[in-house]
Amino acid sequence: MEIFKYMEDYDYEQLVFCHDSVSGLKAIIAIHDTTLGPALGGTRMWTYSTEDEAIIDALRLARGMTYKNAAMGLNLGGGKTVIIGNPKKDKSEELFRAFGRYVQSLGGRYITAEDVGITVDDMEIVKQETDYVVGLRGKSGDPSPVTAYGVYHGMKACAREVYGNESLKGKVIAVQGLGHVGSALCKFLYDEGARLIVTDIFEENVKNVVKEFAAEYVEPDKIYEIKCNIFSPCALGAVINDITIPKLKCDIIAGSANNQLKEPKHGDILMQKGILYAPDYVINGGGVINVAEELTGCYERERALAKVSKIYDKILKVIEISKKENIPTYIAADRMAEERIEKMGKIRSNYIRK
Ligand SMILES: NC(=O)C1=CN([C@@H]2O[C@H](COP(=O)(O)OP(=O)(O)OC[C@H]3O[C@@H](n4cnc5c(N)ncnc54)[C@H](O)[C@@H]3O)[C@@H](O)[C@H]2O)C=CC1
Ligand SMILES: O=C(O)CCC(=O)C(=O)O
Repeated sequence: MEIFKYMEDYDYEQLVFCHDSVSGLKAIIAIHDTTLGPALGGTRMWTYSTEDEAIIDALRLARGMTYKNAAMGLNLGGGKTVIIGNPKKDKSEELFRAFGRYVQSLGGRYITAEDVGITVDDMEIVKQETDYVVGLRGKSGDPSPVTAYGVYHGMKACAREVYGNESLKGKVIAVQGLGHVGSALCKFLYDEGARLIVTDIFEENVKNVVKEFAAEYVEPDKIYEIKCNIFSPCALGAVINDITIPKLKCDIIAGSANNQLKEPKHGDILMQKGILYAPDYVINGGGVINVAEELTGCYERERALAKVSKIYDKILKVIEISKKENIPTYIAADRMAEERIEKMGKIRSNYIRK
């Protein structure tokens, strides 16, 4: 792939390739934009089929973090890491320590945390080599339950828009991916009286959710065609695409997965079909709000949750812009984030003697 062309097209700052022969580490740290502050974004460990696929994932996820951090009102830029490997087989102390040393070498330009395939335990090892890691034990911990809390509030805002009432009681919700976020989300939905239809590629994850939350299981490729009120993608990205859109029978798409739209045009098609799409980086910003609280030096769960519940208002704001300007919600969200980056960028360019 033409890496510099891609970086130029989307205005990336830095791409770091990290290799260590002792541990077998192959990691890519992408820093998209640091106008608002140091780049913060989690680390994903995944079995990519090609190196290009891993590079593209790191770049797309990093850019998403720039928009997410801006939309969440944080003074943070956007970055992300991918580690190429199987999270079930390839983890070791040396791998995460080698990675931690690369994060440290960036001197605080990039701060890392958990993402798919990574746990708090892994980040505890990374911490041995770097000061620039959040989501730690005894501090903010695993961001996933808080991400789920934000998704839950965002879903309620969508329900208010579509059904005139924010209650999710009796609503049929199809959840794709029952990992850290998806399973926590199912608990909020079950407690409110929603009917859950779920799927995952790991049987163990399915078993727990089906048992605890009276959920119905469907095969992974069947989840798109479920007739439901809300489809909630909580696995990987690009699941809203040319193949899946014709199958969808939902009123709302609201889930935690990053980069849900395969291409921007898919957001346009959803609007034409009358499906309300809650932009991924707005509805799933709870995790980053939570880990960013750790940077204040005195993490308080209640304060973090209060901020995260405001995702409800942010989703309503995006819907308002979308209706007023007659544009898809993903563009409305981009405008909201870009406006903040531009204004803050200008304000912060004023000279102040330190
Ligand atoms: N953990 C967090 O706080 C945040 C997570 N996200 C995003 O939310 C999504 C889920 O994150 P986590 O729950 O942390 O990851 P996770 O790794 O704990 O869970 C992902 C789940 O998706 C399942 N999965 C993968 N491919 C699938 C498929 N084709 N069909 C059905 N299930 C499939 C996996 O088996 C796994 O159980 C990711 O896209 C992540 O980037 C976004 C913001 C914060
Ligand atoms: O929630 C996290 O783990 C940190 C932020 C992040 O990587 C994300 O929101 O995707």
